Amino acid sequence: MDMPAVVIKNVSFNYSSQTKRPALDNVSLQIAPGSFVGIVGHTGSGKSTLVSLIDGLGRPTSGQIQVGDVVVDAQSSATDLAKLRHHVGYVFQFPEQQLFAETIGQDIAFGPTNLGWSADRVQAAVSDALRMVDLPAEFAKRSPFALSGGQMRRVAIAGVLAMHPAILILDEPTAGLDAAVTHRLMANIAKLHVAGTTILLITHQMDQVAQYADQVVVMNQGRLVKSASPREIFADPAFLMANHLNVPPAVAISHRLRDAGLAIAPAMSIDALADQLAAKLGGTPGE
Ligand SMILES: Nc1ncnc2c1ncn2[C@@H]1O[C@H](COP(=O)(O)OP(=O)(O)OP(=O)(O)O)[C@@H](O)[C@H]1O
Repeated sequence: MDMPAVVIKNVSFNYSSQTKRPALDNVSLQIAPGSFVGIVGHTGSGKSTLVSLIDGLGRPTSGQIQVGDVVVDAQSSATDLAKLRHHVGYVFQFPEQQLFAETIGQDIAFGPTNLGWSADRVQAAVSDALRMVDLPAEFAKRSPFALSGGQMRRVAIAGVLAMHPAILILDEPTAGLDAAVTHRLMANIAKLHVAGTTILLITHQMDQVAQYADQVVVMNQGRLVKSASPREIFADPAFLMANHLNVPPAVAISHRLRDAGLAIAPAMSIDALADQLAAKLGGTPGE
C-alpha cells in the first residue's frame, strides 16, 4: 500500500462551547509520507485540535482534511471519520491514564482486536509492540498497574503501535518522564520513523525538534504561522520570540550539527562531540 500523505486545506474549527476566536483558523498544511513533523506553539495555540482532526475525532467546521485517499469535511459521516483512523494512531497526553485491562497483553491487544484481526495476528502485534517500546515479552502477562510511570507510558504507546499506524501522532510523549526514559523513548520513535512511519510530534521540548524533526509547524492562536525546516525556524530569533518559542543557543546549534551528519546523544561530553567533529573534518582535536 502507498504510504498516505496528509493534506489540510483551509481548515477552521470551533468548539461548540467556544465564543472567542476559533481553535483553528484557516489552517493549510501538507505532510509528505515518512516525514517527522514537530508541532510547536504556545499553550492553547491549537496543536491538539489540529492533530485530533487528522485522527478523525471531529469534523472541521470548514475546509477539508485528506489522509491518503480519505477526505473529510464538515459534512462527512461518522464512517468517513473512522476511515481516517485506519491510517492514524494517536498517543494522547499522559496515555497511561487510559490503561484499563487486567494484563498488559490484553491492554495492547485491544486496538488490534477491534480492527478484526485474527488471534494469531493480534498476538504477533502485541509481541512486536512490546519490543518496539523496549519492554520484555513476559510483561504481557503482568498487570499494567504494577509498573513505573515510564513503563506504563510505554505500554500505552505500545497499544497504539500494535495497530501499525502509517501516521503516528504523539502529544507530549515525554512529559513528566526522566531524562534517561525520555532519551530511550525518543530513540524508539526515531526508529519507527526510519522504518517509514510518519511522525507528528507535539512538543514544547525544542531539543527534540532540533534532534529529530525535518519539518516544524508553528501554531499561534489557531493559525499556522510557519511550516519549515528546523534550520529555517531556528534562524530567526524575533520570530521565535513572537511565537513564544524558547530555543536555547545550544539547541539552535545542535540541529546544525545534526544537519552536518553528527550524532548527538543527550549525555554526550563536549570532548566526545569534539572528537566526532574532528573525525568528520579529518583532523585531530586540539591540533
Ligand atoms: N473541549 C474544548 N471546548 C472548548 N474550547 C476548547 C476545547 N479544547 C480546546 N479548546 C480551546 O481551543 C483552543 C486550542 O486548544 P488546543 O488544546 O488545541 O491547544 P494546544 O496548542 O494543544 O494547547 P496545549 O499546549 O496547552 O495542549 C484554546 O483556546 C482552547 O481553550
